[in-house]
Amino acid sequence: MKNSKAKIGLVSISDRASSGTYQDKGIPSLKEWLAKALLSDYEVVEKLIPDEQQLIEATLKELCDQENCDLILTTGGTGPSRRDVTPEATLAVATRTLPGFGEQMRAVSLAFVPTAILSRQVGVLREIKDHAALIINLPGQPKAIAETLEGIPSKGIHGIFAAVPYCIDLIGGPAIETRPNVVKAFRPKSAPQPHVIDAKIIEPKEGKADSTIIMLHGLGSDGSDFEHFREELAACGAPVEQARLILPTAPERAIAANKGFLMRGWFDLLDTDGIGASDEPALIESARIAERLIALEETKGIRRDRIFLGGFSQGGCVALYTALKLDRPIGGIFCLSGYLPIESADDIEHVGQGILSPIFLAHGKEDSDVPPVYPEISVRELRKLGATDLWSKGYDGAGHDLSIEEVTDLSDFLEKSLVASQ
Ligand SMILES: Nc1ncnc2c1ncn2[C@@H]1O[C@H](COP(=O)(O)OP(=O)(O)OP(=O)(O)O)[C@@H](O)[C@H]1O
Ligand SMILES: Nc1nc2c(c(=O)[nH]1)N[C@H]1C(S)=C(S)[C@@H](COP(=O)(O)O)O[C@H]1N2
Repeated sequence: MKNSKAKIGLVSISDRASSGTYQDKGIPSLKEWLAKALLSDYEVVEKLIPDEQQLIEATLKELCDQENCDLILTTGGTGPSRRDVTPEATLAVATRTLPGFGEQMRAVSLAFVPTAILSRQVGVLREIKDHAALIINLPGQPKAIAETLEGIPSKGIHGIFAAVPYCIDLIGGPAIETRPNVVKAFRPKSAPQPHVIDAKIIEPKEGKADSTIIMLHGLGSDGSDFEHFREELAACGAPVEQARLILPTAPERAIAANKGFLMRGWFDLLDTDGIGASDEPALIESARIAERLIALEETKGIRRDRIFLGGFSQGGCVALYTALKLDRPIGGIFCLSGYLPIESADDIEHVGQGILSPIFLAHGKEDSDVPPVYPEISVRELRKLGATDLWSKGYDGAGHDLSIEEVTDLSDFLEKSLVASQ
């Protein structure tokens, strides 16, 4: 049965760590790396065992056959010492080998240590009825984990993890998405790409996309709401003819402030009043969707400083909230007739570098759905949270909709970033 999220077995193989002679650093290093690199959901199963071939074989079988792991990473026991038997155990449970993994890991490691050639590490598949797992041996040195998985992209040396998500696709496992700044998962263009959420994708009329605008709709609406947005922005002077427009549709959820009626929304409004009266788990989930859409664009080759995230009303709230969650800035974040859905900056424990993205807030001064004081409070709180490139404006006579002046100012905002990033 296919797992809905990746299940990853982590096996640290060390006589001394398993007997308590020293503290195991294998599992913590593997977990730390996965947390840094993976964007999609996953769960791990951990094992710390001595260098005993029978036990290693039994552990690998259990992780694949009973635990249903899609990927199993081992660390340790790949060298030439008598007790190093991890490759033998791995080959004993394999149905087929993938020699490229061992070859590439030794090639990557040679850039770090001349003794890389001493590692006999292998990559294999274990295929049983209705399930398969990719098993990869990593060296025992804790630092070797990040080294082999990540490689040195700046020097054109690919880490092996770049090939892991596609391999898992091919053996029937769930889609694994990565943070492209850590490791860029490669999937051939012809292969199905990971499905993040239902979204309408509008490519440029001609030629390749050179930038991306992700636009989140308001409460009760859907992805088709901003179908003509690129043309509207272009008509106001934004150089967005070559932009890809991504229009995701939010899932349906009961909206408490609307008597619990089911509506398409990015988060529940617990009350009609109160800037922070939003359902935080849903906000976090929606911000993660935005983050994954951004990462996929980056993987497709769009530079991060040419990716924009914006939204109208509730969609604008999510765009601003995502600014706090992103680990790196993007080309720009805009919020139209929305606000930052938090009570106070003091409640936020960790703010990512996404806050340093250029931010644009626009609101109608006659907006009766979102009181104009909300965006004003939001600007103050965003500044407290570290935003410096922040531009906000209220529009006379405008309500809870988009005025031509707003679209013109947004076009200027986009143009500034697009010209700067050329
Ligand atoms: N699980 C671990 N935790 C911390 N350090 C480790 C771990 N495994 C290996 N190391 C370090 O990496 C070195 C090389 O790893 P290797 O797998 O060859 O271990 P080893 O020398 O065979 O000993 P052992 O199996 O007892 O860890 C070790 O000598 C140790 O310094
Ligand atoms: N990336 C990387 N690969 C590496 C190393 C390392 O420090 N970094 N150590 C090497 C050494 S010294 C040995 S002996 C072999 C086998 O290590 P293991 O027995 O710990 O698996 O991996 C090699 N591969």
